[in-house]
Amino acid sequence: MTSTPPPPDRPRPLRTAAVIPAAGRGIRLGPGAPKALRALGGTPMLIHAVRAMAASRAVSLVVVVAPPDGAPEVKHLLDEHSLPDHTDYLVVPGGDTRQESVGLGLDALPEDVSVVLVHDAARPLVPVETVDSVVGAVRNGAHAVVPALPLSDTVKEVEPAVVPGEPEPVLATPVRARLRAVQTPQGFDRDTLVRAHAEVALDGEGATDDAGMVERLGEPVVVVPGHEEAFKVTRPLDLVLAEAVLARRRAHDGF
Ligand SMILES: Nc1ccn([C@@H]2O[C@H](COP(=O)(O)OP(=O)(O)OP(=O)(O)O)[C@@H](O)[C@H]2O)c(=O)n1
Ligand SMILES: C[C@](O)(CO)[C@H](O)COP(=O)(O)O
Repeated sequence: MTSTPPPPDRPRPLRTAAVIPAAGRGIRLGPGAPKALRALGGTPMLIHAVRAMAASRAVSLVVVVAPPDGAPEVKHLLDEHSLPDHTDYLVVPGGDTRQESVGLGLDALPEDVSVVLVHDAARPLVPVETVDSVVGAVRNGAHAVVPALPLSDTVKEVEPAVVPGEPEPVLATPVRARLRAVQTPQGFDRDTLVRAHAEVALDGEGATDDAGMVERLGEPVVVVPGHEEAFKVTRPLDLVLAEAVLARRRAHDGF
């Protein structure tokens, strides 16, 4: 007996998943639990980031990449916090670098996912409008999309000091109007991102974002407007700002 082939014009499913790398230590934030598990407004930063992704009706799966020995704790956290139920949740253990952690998240994606967002757990307050505009740009045909903002500071390229604190010679001043500060979620068609992670070797240099790996493949990457509340919690002052933004939102929403 022969099986019936699928109709040729059936559209490819466009299931969108968000991979959240959350396996970092948070060294720059100072001593304490892994950064993604530290509290913001009394709730772990990771839960804010998961809710921010699941707030988009487009996102039907969230893959959390947990600290290497923290997957059971993260599963427990997801179970005990209320999360939108139009979304499925998976937890996988992460690796030693962000790049490795994202790769492990990609490995866990089911076959029917064709659009992938990669979102730092360390950007807990990204608004849903930013998530939706990244997803929309990928669904409209872009292979790689990054939200970004113009810079307020002038940037200098320098020869980094060998001894920290020594004066550093300036090599160039890039034209600021052409520069953008890149945020997450970054959005990709799945094949492009998987290929970038499989083929781009960074020779110990490390990739600081996923779109940069796609650029190295020679594929186009486009920028959409980011949001000032999508900032990354990296240093202690960022946490102060995040608490203030959250308090303002809660006062506005009346809870
Ligand atoms: N091995 C790693 C390192 C980082 N990340 C994640 O990548 C995101 C961006 O990283 P960053 O803000 O630099 O976090 P940390 O690596 O934790 O920070 P630090 O460099 O200060 O230790 C974070 O959500 C972090 O949890 C990860 O999943 N796996
Ligand atoms: C991915 C990223 O958030 C884009 O700005 C950033 O590059 C991560 O850098 P980190 O310093 O390793 O967190």
